[in-house]
Amino acid sequence: MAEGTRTTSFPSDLTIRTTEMHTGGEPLRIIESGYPEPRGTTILEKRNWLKTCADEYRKLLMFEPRGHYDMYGALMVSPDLPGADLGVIFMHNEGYSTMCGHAVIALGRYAVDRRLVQAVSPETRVVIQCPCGPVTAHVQYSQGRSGGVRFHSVPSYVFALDISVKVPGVGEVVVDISYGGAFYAFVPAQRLGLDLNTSSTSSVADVAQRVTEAVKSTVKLHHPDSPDLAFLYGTIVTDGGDHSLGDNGDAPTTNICVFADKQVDRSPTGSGVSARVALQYNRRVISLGQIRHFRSGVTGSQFTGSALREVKLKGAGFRGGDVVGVVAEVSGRAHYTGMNTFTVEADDALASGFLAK
Ligand SMILES: O=C(O)[C@H]1NCC[C@@H]1O
Repeated sequence: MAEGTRTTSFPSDLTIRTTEMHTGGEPLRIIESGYPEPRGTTILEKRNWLKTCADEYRKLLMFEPRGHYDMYGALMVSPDLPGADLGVIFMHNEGYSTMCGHAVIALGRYAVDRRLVQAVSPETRVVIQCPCGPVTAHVQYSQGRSGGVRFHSVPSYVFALDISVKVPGVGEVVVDISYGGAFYAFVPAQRLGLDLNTSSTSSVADVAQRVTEAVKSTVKLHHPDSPDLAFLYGTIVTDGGDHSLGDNGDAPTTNICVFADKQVDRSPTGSGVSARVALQYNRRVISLGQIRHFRSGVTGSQFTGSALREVKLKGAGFRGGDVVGVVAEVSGRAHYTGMNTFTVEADDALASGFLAK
């Protein structure tokens, strides 16, 4: 392609403004203006509209040169659920996810600081409609400052335990599948010949992506609310903490989440922690109210997670059976890193973005 050929249909006066945050090291690009307004009545319709009609905007903000392989974004939309303070559609290197805990932690603070809700001490409640459903964030607020956030997601539940899949280069591997607003496969690192203390992040990402593909081709997922929620988002490689508390019950359990197109979460993964809480409760590793610490194997950042109460879920199980899930509480901290104003020049041949990894 000749340098200088116009390749996209972005308006010449396009200006997109964002606020940048991170939660436990995982970036969040909050899109504030300049992005197309998604059409549709429900949040899932809006997500589908963005997928089919405005995906070049996702690539513009997530891909290089404005983003990078592991960039994550949030577009605020008007909610369609009564009682929700805001709606949000998440985006990443491959498309649009259904739930994102690290983003909820950041957006909770953001909503309080930008007065999208009325700030109340000592904690402000913010109801965020995510594609998976309503998620309630409780944001610490005192002396004019927002702080840590705990959130309650949609019910988390185990979809299937001990499923055997054939992973190229590894062989037969037994995984669990659990839902925390998004479906993940969970597997202890040891079963993959990895060690979260010594293996490189790129080798974990490589093998985890192969696990994701193997599970996708072996297991058909379904979700009682919508087929749009029924897909495997990624694989979370653990230190084995879903099976036992380990020698020191209070020590954090470490994981690395590899989602979308081999994207690596820098945080412990809020939706993954919700799903791990359901898994550990199901395996009787934790009891109701027991707080566990979850550590990112990439940055060492930590979230806490606990199961608050049981919930019965009709038709959510592997063979369409009813399951008992839990409402999980996850907590963590987010920080601001800056603000951006993005523009596109008419003769920029790379305006539609690229990924170098
Ligand atoms: O914290 C989370 O739930 C998210 N972080 C990136 C991948 C997940 O969507």
